[in-house]
Amino acid sequence: MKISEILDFLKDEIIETRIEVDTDLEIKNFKDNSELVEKNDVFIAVKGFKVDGHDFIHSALSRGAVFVILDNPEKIPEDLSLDYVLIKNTRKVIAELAYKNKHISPKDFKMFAVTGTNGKSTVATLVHHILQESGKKSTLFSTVEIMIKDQVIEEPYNTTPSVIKISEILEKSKLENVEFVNMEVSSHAIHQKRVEKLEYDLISYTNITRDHLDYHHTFKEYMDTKLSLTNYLKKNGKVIVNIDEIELDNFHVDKNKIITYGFDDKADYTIKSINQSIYQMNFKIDTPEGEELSIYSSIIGKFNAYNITNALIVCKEYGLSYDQIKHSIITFKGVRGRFELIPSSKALGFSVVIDFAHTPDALDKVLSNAKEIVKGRIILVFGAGGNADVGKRKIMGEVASKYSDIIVLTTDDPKDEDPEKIIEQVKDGITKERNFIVIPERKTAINAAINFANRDDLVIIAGRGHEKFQLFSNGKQIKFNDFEIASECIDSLRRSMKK
Ligand SMILES: CC(=O)N[C@H]1[C@@H](OP(=O)(O)OP(=O)(O)OC[C@H]2O[C@@H](n3ccc(=O)[nH]c3=O)[C@H](O)[C@@H]2O)O[C@H](CO)[C@@H](O)[C@@H]1O[C@H](C)C(=O)N[C@@H](C)C(=O)N[C@H](CCC(=O)O)C(=O)O
Ligand SMILES: Nc1ncnc2c1ncn2[C@@H]1O[C@H](COP(=O)(O)OP(=O)(O)OP(=O)(O)O)[C@@H](O)[C@H]1O
Repeated sequence: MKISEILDFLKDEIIETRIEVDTDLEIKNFKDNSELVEKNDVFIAVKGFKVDGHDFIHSALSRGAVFVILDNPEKIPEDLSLDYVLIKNTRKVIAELAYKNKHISPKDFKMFAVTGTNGKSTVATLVHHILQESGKKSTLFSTVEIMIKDQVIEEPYNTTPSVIKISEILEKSKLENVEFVNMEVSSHAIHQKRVEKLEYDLISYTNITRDHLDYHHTFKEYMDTKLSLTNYLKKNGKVIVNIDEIELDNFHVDKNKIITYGFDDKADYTIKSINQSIYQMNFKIDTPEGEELSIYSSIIGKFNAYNITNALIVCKEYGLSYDQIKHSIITFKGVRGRFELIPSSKALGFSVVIDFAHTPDALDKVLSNAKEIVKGRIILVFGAGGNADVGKRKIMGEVASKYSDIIVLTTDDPKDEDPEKIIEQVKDGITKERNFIVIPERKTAINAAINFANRDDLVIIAGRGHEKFQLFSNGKQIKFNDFEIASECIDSLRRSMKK
């Protein structure tokens, strides 16, 4: 994009301009992070929740920014001759500028968004998997990874990345002739307009239960934010809803645009007859065409029957056949850290799984399902994350007490909070007096739980899923992956048993 085109595009927003460089110059990229600025980029200064991008103008210029777009006149540095465009609101223009510069339009792709408190990664990843297995070219934005076709592009920091990052990935996707884009959309992303200018063919709602009340303040605010994603639906787009979890009256879209699923026999796709072990699951779906589909999968649980049905509807709407979809579901191995079984535990006669449940509802779903299928006891290792919804901690303690035979309460990611204090808040909800132990150091907690296990027991290590670092105050990070740590504990137990 030429500087003259940028100025023309911004003309209704501009308050003041000082541009001395040649306006015929082609700029490279727009960046809202000074650390990522390269020569001939344009830096857009945004006031954030933590810091103010305006404070990094010097740094952006020293890295080669050709000029700066800003919205705070008081932050124009006086000590340098700066080329800048002062506009009314920088956040408002980022998306359009970024997509214009990359020549991307929402119409370039068939776009699917999944939102909800739990299940987003599983649904988005499964849709990506089914499309790829069916020979379609697909891109995935998930909490765990961003993938273009079968290549992992990066492990993202956010569930839904920034507008600039999305534009970069869409540009790459276009070059790779990708047709389908599947995206997890968090409530933060909707509120912060990270999905601005995108238009979706399909939007799914898995469930809306308590989370992120630190950010959204009330449940209604959280729910309304999630529901407002339908403002980004294409004209002929459809909304897919789990009607066991969310009442249809909440949606302000034409009812004939909604496709429903659930155990409820009023759903368009009705789930029934689940049979499962810890390794596999079979269930049936009655389709709107009157067919009865038999689904086999290696991911288990009633909640995953929901996730699978949700993904099946997306792929059916995209024109795949039920047979194609069913075959691809069989080969889906699940998402890292979501009820992920550690294979080496099998040799000890019990099972150890890593799960990302970090909300009361997810914990309830995972534990209640486990209770139905496990012959032995449920031994739960968990804690609660810091810098997040404080109110959910006690409820998670209550849920843990309801289903677990042994609870090992430990540290999750305390971030800037005192780990001991978080433990106390979770403990408030724990009603068990026996078979409950607090071990703050997570590795020791995991090791203890594995050593408590007997034949047929199930150890569930919940809360951190795929994550690779444990986060402490002042940005301190410690390498810590639950799967790796639990595997080491299992190996050491096996070695000690051989002696
Ligand atoms: C509170 C919050 O959500 N913040 C998000 C928001 O940051 P922000 O715009 O407020 O940015 P900021 O860090 O204050 O910085 C302001 C500006 O200065 C710039 N800057 C900053 C430092 C510097 O050296 N140079 C520089 O230019 C930044 O790039 C930014 O443009 O926008 C950023 C870009 O999209 C996000 O990365 C960032 O996520 C933070 C890290 C975060 O923790 N977010 C969580 C709460 C979140 O969004 N979580 C959801 C998942 C929830 C779930 O499903 O469980 C998610 O989508 O990830
Ligand atoms: N449909 C569902 N309903 C309730 N709980 C679920 C559902 N699907 C998965 N879970 C639970 O939630 C955890 C997280 O699953 P998943 O990563 O798919 O959700 P998510 O919405 O993407 O979460 P996040 O955005 O925090 O990554 C799982 O490990 C499981 O415990």
